Amino acid sequence: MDLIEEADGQDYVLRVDIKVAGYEEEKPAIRDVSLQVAPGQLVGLIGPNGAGKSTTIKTILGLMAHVDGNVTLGGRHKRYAYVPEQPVFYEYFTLWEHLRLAASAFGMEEDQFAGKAEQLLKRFRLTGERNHYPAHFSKGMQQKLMLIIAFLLEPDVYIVDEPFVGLDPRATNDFLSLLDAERQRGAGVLMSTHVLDTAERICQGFVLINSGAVVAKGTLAQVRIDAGCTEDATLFECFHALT
Ligand SMILES: Nc1ncnc2c1ncn2[C@@H]1O[C@H](COP(=O)(O)OP(=O)(O)OP(=O)(O)O)[C@@H](O)[C@H]1O
Repeated sequence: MDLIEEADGQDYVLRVDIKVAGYEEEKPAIRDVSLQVAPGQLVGLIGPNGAGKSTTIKTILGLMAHVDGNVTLGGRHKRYAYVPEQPVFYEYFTLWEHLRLAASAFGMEEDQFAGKAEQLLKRFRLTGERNHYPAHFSKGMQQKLMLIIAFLLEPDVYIVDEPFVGLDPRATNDFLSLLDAERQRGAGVLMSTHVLDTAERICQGFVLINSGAVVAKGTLAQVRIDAGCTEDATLFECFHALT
């Protein structure tokens, strides 16, 4: 079932309304997960191991077999980019060939593609690797390739699964500042992460999941109320209270 539909004239780039989704019929892994990402907004998808974050992302991507619900893309082009936690690549393609393949899949013109791709390679300090094979890269370098492909496409919404594990501090900074620029362009971001202090600093909205259901949602102030925490509680303290 392809859940991704298109919407007209809207104030969101992603709207998710999942009643149930599971790996086996009659056995939901997540229930009643609804969320919305506005243009320019970064929403953190937070929860302990096994809570249902990856399942939520897989459902959004249309990869779950047993689903009841809707996922609606908004924005100008209704285009999304997914950045997986585990990098995926072709063994016999060079770095540059990966970028060219992604660009052609999205119908980018060659002149538009090459300049942007060079810029991103430089930004992530991979220019010297352009003719090398990602199969021989480190995990962090492979992750950078996933990020470069996503940024190359300039989607309306980024769906990012745990980006911080594996990236060095400089790459993390580069990633976050590019993401900021993309948000200013109007792109939205849904990002799952366990790195709560970073999430607290960079996200404008949160969706906290536990045991397959949403337990708190909204700004940090709203999450504090849902968690029964004080006004100065950290995201970690709310997480601890809720899970
Ligand atoms: N391929 C699968 N087949 C069957 N059940 C699965 C599968 N993947 C995940 N699950 C189950 O679905 C539930 C939610 O798992 P999910 O992977 O979405 O958690 P998560 O929040 O992403 O956890 P983590 O932080 O560990 O990555 C868990 O109970 C898990 O056992």
